[in-house]
Amino acid sequence: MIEIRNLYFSYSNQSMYVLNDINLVVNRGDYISVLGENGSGKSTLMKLILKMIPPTAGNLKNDFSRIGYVPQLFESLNTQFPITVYEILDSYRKTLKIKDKNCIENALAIVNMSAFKNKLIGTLSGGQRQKIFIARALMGQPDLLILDEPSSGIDINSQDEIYRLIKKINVEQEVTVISVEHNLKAAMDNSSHIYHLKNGGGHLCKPVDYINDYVKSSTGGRGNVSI
Ligand SMILES: Nc1ncnc2c1ncn2[C@@H]1O[C@H](COP(=O)(O)OP(=O)(O)OP(=O)(O)O)[C@@H](O)[C@H]1O
Repeated sequence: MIEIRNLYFSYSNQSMYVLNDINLVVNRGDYISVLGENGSGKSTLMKLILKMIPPTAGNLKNDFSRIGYVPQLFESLNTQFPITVYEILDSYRKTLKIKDKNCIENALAIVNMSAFKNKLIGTLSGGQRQKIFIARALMGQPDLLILDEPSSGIDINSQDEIYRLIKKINVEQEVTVISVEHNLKAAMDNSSHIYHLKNGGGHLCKPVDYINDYVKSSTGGRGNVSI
């Protein structure tokens, strides 16, 4: 469980709070999509949950013991570097100090990428690469998986496959998911909850309630819009 109470955060060189009185509870098994405009603080909130930065004020309790993180695809690697899928995963295995090399095969099997283990990463499509980075995040058998815009830069067909996979990991592997999203449809289709960041504050709701509010605000209350 993650329990965030009255959390405030500002970067040290800034007087304004990026996050202003945030309250959020993430329960085991949740699939939470974090939505918000550019600069609303989504990545900052993830950094706080990952304990990369401390809150300026307030409390953040996180009792997930193993956290897997999937960064944005373009941040993930230099695709020109001649390294195979297996070599990437084996190097991460060593970083995690996992002795059993079977963790590589197991993670590749979950993302249906076993046949690609000896391929150079630079020869894979965006969707295939993303599956490898999800496999990497699964190697430590996480109880919480945090993803940063998992479908950005990926073609539309592969996006569906990526979300089916994340949902499968959430349901079948019982891994709690927090995903920073710009993909509204994927957030609506897959999440148990939406966390909407706006003007420094946050609001947790069910996808259906988020859509109802979205429709109301888009139509000035007339409630009739297609998205
Ligand atoms: N290291 C930093 N130092 C100072 N300000 C920062 C730093 N990182 C982010 N910010 C500022 O904090 C605010 C929130 O940034 P953040 O990256 O968390 O937003 P975001 O919602 O993830 O944006 P995007 O959707 O564009 O990725 C922005 O105004 C940004 O300029």
